[in-house]
Amino acid sequence: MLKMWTQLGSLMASAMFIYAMFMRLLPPPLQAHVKKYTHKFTKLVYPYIRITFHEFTGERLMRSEAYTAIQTYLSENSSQKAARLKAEMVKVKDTHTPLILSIDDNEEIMEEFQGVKIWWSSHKITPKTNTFSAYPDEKRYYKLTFHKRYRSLIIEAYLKHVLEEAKTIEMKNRQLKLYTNSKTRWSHVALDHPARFETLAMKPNKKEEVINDLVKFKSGKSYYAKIGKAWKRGYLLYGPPGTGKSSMIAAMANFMNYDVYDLELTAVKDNSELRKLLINTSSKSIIVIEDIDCSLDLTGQRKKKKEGKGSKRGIDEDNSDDEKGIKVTLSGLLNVIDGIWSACGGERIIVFTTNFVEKLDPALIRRGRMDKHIELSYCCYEAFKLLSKNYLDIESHNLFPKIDKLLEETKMTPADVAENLMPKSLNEDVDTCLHNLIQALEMSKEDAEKKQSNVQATE
Ligand SMILES: Nc1ncnc2c1ncn2[C@@H]1O[C@H](COP(=O)(O)OP(=O)(O)OP(=O)(O)O)[C@@H](O)[C@H]1O
Ligand SMILES: [Mg+2]
Repeated sequence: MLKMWTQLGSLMASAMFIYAMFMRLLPPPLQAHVKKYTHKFTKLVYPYIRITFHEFTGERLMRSEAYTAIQTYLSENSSQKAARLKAEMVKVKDTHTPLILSIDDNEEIMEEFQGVKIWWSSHKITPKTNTFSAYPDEKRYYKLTFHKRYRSLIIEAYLKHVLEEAKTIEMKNRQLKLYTNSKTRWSHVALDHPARFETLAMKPNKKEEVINDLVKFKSGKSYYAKIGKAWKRGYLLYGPPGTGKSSMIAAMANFMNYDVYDLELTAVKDNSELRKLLINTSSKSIIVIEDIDCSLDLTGQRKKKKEGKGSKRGIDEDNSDDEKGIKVTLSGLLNVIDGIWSACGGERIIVFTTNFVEKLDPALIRRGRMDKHIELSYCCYEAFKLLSKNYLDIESHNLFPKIDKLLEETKMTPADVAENLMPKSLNEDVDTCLHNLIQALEMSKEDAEKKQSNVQATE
């Protein structure tokens, strides 16, 4: 087989050589004629159509989006099919430098689309002249070859499929961003939070419920359009400090592949600034307002908060905040959530967190605004088992029943359980860590009992 190809190759080369010699002998007007007829002849005997996609196009030699999309598509598909690959580190914004594998120059791959064979090849032209140019000298392009019988299938369906696939791959591989606000602007850093639903300790059925809700939301574009509702969903995460509210937001972002906009309401001057900020969020994102009870005065405890936690300034609802002219109001926030959001694109999640759900204004958390209320609570036995699996790599131990009993008798947050489980030095083994936790649980139980008896004594 190889011999046959070699023979065919040398035959073609000889034919090309003779053709070139012959053309040289002809006067220029005749050359044009011969070229025209050769072209017609090859069209007759060669039933394939070729489309080229150049890397740089247009007068200003912009990098072609189609070329980039094909590169992405082929790098995902070609790594399994091509014999010769080219590896490059591609510098993406925000320090993300993934290794991209693409088909090497002059390499060809074949794939099938709806039973039709398609060939992709990658080419490079190196110009002979050495003139200075701001753009790379080498010109690269991809060539797509297919039988002319399938012209409409390839042009209408296959190319659309390639571009859509490329978009999906890009979304999957993209670097998530964490945006924070200052004045009316968002600035961002790379979001690399390790929290995943698999590492989040909570009741398994509750976790499943949240995951299902998110999956339903993600695939709900046409459903939301059908029912005439903006494609957004509000979650209220509530529970004591250290129960995993912020961790759950990071897990949601990783699971959904969404950017996070961490909206610090206390840094927003007024309702119109708030509106601008929210309009400037992109779709496929989670907008987070942490400690909502501290950011808006819903509780009448603004003064206390201010004294207790300097950074968590309260904001008056009646626009009469005495310092720095802060004027974000509850009604302003609600108007933006209900109004602007519905009008400007979809696939957005808004998450409020609070430690004091009972203090929130019912208007803020009614269904439709905050569609799902998720309670994150003290560590239960199932949550502990997940933590011990993650932190100590164990799924059972003879101390587990004792811990189970203690967890029922006393309240400890997952953050505290995790901290006690974590080995503090190289020579702390599993037993020591579990004993540390038991000790902490017993102390917490004693404290709670003492507090209880003090209360009873004062009554
Ligand atoms: N449910 C949990 N599962 C796994 N780890 C947890 C959980 N809850 C807390 N942790 C651990 O405790 C740390 C603090 O948790 P996190 O910041 O998510 O709490 P929070 O509920 O947001 O608290 P706060 O109300 O103070 O903001 C996390 O970094 C994580 O390591
Ligand atoms: Mg938090």
